[in-house]
Amino acid sequence: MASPSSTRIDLDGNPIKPLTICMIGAGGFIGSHLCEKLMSETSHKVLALDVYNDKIKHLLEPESLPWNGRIHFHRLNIKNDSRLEGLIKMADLVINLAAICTPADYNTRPLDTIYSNFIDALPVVKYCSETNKRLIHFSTCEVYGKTIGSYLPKDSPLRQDPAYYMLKEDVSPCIFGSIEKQRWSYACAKQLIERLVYAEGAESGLEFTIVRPFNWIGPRMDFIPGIDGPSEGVPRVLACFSNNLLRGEPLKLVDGGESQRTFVYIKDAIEAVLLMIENPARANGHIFNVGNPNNEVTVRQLAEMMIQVYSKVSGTQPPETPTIDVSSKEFYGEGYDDSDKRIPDMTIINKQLEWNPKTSLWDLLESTLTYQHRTYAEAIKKVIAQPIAS
Ligand SMILES: NC(=O)c1ccc[n+]([C@@H]2O[C@H](COP(=O)([O-])OP(=O)(O)OC[C@H]3O[C@@H](n4cnc5c(N)ncnc54)[C@H](O)[C@@H]3O)[C@@H](O)[C@H]2O)c1
Ligand SMILES: O=C(O)[C@H]1O[C@H](OP(=O)(O)OP(=O)(O)OC[C@H]2O[C@@H](n3ccc(=O)[nH]c3=O)[C@H](O)[C@@H]2O)[C@H](O)[C@@H](O)[C@@H]1O
Repeated sequence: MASPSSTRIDLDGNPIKPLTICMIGAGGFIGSHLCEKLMSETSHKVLALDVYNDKIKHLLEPESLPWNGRIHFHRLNIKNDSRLEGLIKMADLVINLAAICTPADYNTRPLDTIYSNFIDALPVVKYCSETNKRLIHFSTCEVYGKTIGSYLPKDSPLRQDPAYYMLKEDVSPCIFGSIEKQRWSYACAKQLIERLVYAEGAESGLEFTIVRPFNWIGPRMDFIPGIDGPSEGVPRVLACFSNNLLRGEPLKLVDGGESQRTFVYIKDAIEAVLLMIENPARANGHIFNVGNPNNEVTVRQLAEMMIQVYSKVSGTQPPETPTIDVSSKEFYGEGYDDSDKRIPDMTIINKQLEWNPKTSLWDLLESTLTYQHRTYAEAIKKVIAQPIAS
């Protein structure tokens, strides 16, 4: 680990001056890892804004921590807090991570999803533009929607041609389902805020970078239902499957688990974000895919691998019935739809930031499931042992 006191050098050999970063949504999964990285390896200061701080508590207390004074938490909701503008003014750089970003919400709370991902982000873009602050805005790979190939006949050989599935920032179209498929409320809101940020860059000179994460996973992602989140809550797939494994239940495969995803280890992805922070001349004006094209699996294959890895790290036997199929309507309700396949093209991030992911899916699952087991297994045992109230 590099010492925060040693001078950091950018990709062009220039020294990097310490920044004050206003990080909105700093208390979430990505924010917590980014704060950790900034505190342990750089001299940058963080104004950490969020409604919650449970995932960054270890960075805030006790006061004897080596980065004491470089991270300050501000508990606020950006929907309705006048302190936002002042905090943005105090910063050199703004990073906006705040969002509703769990698919179970997109079709059941579409209004909250659209407000959170578009309306609530508007003042952030406006203040950055008005006060000439650089903005790194977190979008999503979901803006690509479905692949062109998904509309070809199942047996078409063109489906094997990357031109029909590879997702490129400057070329690929955004393909969403019909309006009653409310799953796309999130992707559509994210697309519109991307267009707004881009237009502010073109018309008002806003210095911006847009990040499109492709399924970043690792410790502290979402919550385990009934332990550190609502019992009936539905987190993203890593936490859903972790919860099933911890409880010894079958893993639920939505619509047969045929959808494909590429998963990248959060720690690899955070390296890419740090490069963006510290190389503005190379990152400004760009949209970056950040993912690991080598880690592609179907959701069924992910489940099978997680079952194997969990058995290894926990020393327990896999459940007797390892997986069960459920329909998307049963699991998510009316209006769900899915991205069929997500492989990031890496040309732009390779060229601009010389970044490549390192960690294989097996290795990242091994470290993540070791964390899940250590963090939650005892708590789950206690909950299971409790008599059910009659
Ligand atoms: N994790 C991924 O792989 C992934 C993939 C694609 C896109 N993204 C995007 O990255 C960003 C961060 O994702 P994450 O996985 O860390 O999610 P997360 O839910 O863990 O973090 C989001 C944080 O924003 C906070 N927040 C939401 N609304 C707020 C508000 N009104 N005021 C203050 N704070 C608010 C939440 O409390 C939460 O701590 C999101 O914009 C998401 O759309 C993430
Ligand atoms: O992480 C990302 O890059 C983006 O994708 C996610 O979308 P998605 O990948 O569909 O979300 P997951 O909940 O992780 O689901 C992945 C797949 O697993 C399936 N799934 C999920 C949960 C489960 O228990 N079983 C199951 O089969 C889903 O139907 C879907 O096909 C979310 O939209 C965002 O967090 C983010 O923008």
